[in-house]
Amino acid sequence: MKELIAKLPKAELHLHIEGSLEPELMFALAQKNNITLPYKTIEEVKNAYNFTSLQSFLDIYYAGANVLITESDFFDVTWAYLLTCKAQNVLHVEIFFDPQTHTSRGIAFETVVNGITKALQKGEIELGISSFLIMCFLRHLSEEEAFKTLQESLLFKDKILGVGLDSSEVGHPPSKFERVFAACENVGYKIVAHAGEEGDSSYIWEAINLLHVKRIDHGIRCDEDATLVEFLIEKQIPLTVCPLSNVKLRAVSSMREHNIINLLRKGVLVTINSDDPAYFGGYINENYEAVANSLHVSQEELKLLAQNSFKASFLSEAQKQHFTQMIALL
Ligand SMILES: Nc1ncnc2[nH]cnc12
Ligand SMILES: [Zn+2]
Repeated sequence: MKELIAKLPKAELHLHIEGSLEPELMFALAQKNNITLPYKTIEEVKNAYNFTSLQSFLDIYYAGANVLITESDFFDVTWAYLLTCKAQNVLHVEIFFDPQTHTSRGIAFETVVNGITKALQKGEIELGISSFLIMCFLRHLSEEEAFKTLQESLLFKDKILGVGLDSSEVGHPPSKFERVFAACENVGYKIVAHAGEEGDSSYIWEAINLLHVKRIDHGIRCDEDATLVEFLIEKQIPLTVCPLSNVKLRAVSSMREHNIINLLRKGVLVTINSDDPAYFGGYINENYEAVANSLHVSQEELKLLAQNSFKASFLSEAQKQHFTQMIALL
């Protein structure tokens, strides 16, 4: 299984670049930028990564992102992630970044986008990894702040393919951002949103009906509503599922209880992703392995999951076909 997972060509569609900041790089950047971290050693950092909920993670994740100051910092974190992608046979990535996490600290939007984009361009040339960039609005902030971020992003529209919605879900439903996403759609951004991670299935319906998402990030609570599951199957709306994240943040009680393979067998277009790999103990291959080890997955199902990752991407139909056939021939 491990061997098959390693050699499968894969796409990653749910990855927060700030969540790929490994403790070693966090310490190096903190030292360079003269920032005091609430930890003395890497061991202490790792011990702090003991989460009980999404919010308990987000508090630590936003604090970690404080070490990212200059364009080269954003380049370094992105480049480190791409090197891991190369090592794990990830051929295409669609990565999230949270501009407000940085602009609220006085870091220019331009610094963030340019650092990430330069690494993505180098990744395409030197590693052969294609990529798209998706900016997320922080849903715990206001509609007005999201509109301001949308406005700022327009200068960099050639570098940003889409918009998403992340951060604290419960209490901040998609409806809060209906008007912002309508404006995003108008300017041609592709739309995705985190929904049904901790929030109930109504958050998924709202993301579909009010925000017009092309895919749902997480979406694991869809199975509370049989009509919704039928709808996802009929419309082939993809779910970007993050198994290790769901267990670490206690959205599911254990990997054996995870519904990803049940959903796959019903015909839902599910994909496997790493979310915030530096915090949750694994990149994409470790997520595939955790699912394979706990849920009796066949080799054909693993291949289907990898094919789904390309089908659910924003690549062209011809590129999707190319990758799915490549996997079929393995
Ligand atoms: N799993 C997650 N859910 C919501 N917001 C996030 N930001 C980073 N990771 C996230
Ligand atoms: Zn996420």
